[in-house]
Amino acid sequence: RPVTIPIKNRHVFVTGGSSGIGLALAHQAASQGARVSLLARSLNKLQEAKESIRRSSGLDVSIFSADVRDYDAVQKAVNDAGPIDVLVVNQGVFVPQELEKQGLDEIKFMIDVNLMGSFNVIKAALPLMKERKDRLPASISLISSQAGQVGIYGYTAYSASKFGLRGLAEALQQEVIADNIHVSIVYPPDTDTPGFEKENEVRPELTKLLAGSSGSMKADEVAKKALDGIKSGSFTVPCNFEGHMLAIATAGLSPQRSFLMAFIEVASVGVLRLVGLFFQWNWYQTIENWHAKKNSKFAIIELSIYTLE
Ligand SMILES: NC(=O)C1=CN([C@@H]2O[C@H](COP(=O)(O)OP(=O)(O)OC[C@H]3O[C@@H](n4cnc5c(N)ncnc54)[C@H](OP(=O)(O)O)[C@@H]3O)[C@@H](O)[C@H]2O)C=CC1
Ligand SMILES: CCCCCCCCCCCCCCCC(=O)[C@@H](N)CO
Repeated sequence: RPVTIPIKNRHVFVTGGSSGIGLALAHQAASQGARVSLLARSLNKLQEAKESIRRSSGLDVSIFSADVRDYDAVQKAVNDAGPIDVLVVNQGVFVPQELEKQGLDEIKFMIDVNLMGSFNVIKAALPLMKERKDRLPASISLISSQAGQVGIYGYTAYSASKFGLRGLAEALQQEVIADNIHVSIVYPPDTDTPGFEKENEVRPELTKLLAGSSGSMKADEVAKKALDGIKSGSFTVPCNFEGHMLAIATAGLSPQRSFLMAFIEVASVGVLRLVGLFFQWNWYQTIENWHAKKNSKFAIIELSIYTLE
């Protein structure tokens, strides 16, 4: 059933709120009258974020320096911040590389921050969320990725961490619905953020080529989609046109509170499976061509060495 989650005068707690999508969302929530708290590791970045929100909205946000991998530190921050009405679990790290080349330490880093870190944050925040006095609808939202809806070259560990969030979100929604808590999962495409800029320095060419199937967005645009999705209690929150197609093609057994969207899903899932297969066809062709080009480059180098000799 439809629901609206008010954010004015309510406590919005954003992890990874000192940069990119989280920071943009914090700005928007503050300007809509929410009381905002931010959690991230670097105190410097948190202070800059606090200052920039003060400058743009005149409002004071609370900041908490903690690593989501450290449960005790997260619990302390959440208890100091006070009961949360809208929890935005947004922290994330992404280092794309072929599995064969990627170290287990980097794989574990992504799973720990993106997936285990989300468990830590939710476990720490849930008891006080359930005890909130006003009984108004509350929200727990998770920032996944389109790479959490479909596996993409270079993202074995990252996709695994983001697909994991979906299982967490679907099961959790059944557990917290009786407490009037609504779970959302947001699936952004490539988004222009400091984290993305860093990712681009190491991104394999094929990752770039395949991820380019979905247009890229600005952090502000993604934050707006996310906040609108949260406020309307939508479970699945796509961010762009490709995202809407992906949401239908991968609807699975996710809950759906809009009768209109449910109808659109049922009517178009078949044809979108076909569209999805065309994308896969195209991606595997891109991969094949890339290997052929690489091999022919080697052949040319070998030939020139041979000629020189
Ligand atoms: N940008 C993109 O292309 C896309 C991003 N996403 C997802 O959106 C979310 C935000 O991404 P984006 O805005 O680009 O990221 P940024 O790298 O710009 O910001 C990441 C934020 O998370 C914090 N953070 C990172 N690690 C930890 C940690 N261990 N504990 C606590 N906080 C941490 C960072 O602060 P600090 O380093 O100080 O801890 C920072 O505030 C991520 O979950 C990402 O996977 C999804 C799709 C596309
Ligand atoms: C049924 C039809 C579907 C058609 C659309 C398919 C498009 C899929 C593109 C996936 C792009 C993944 C980007 C990941 C971004 C990200 O998370 C990184 N920047 C790291 O944060």
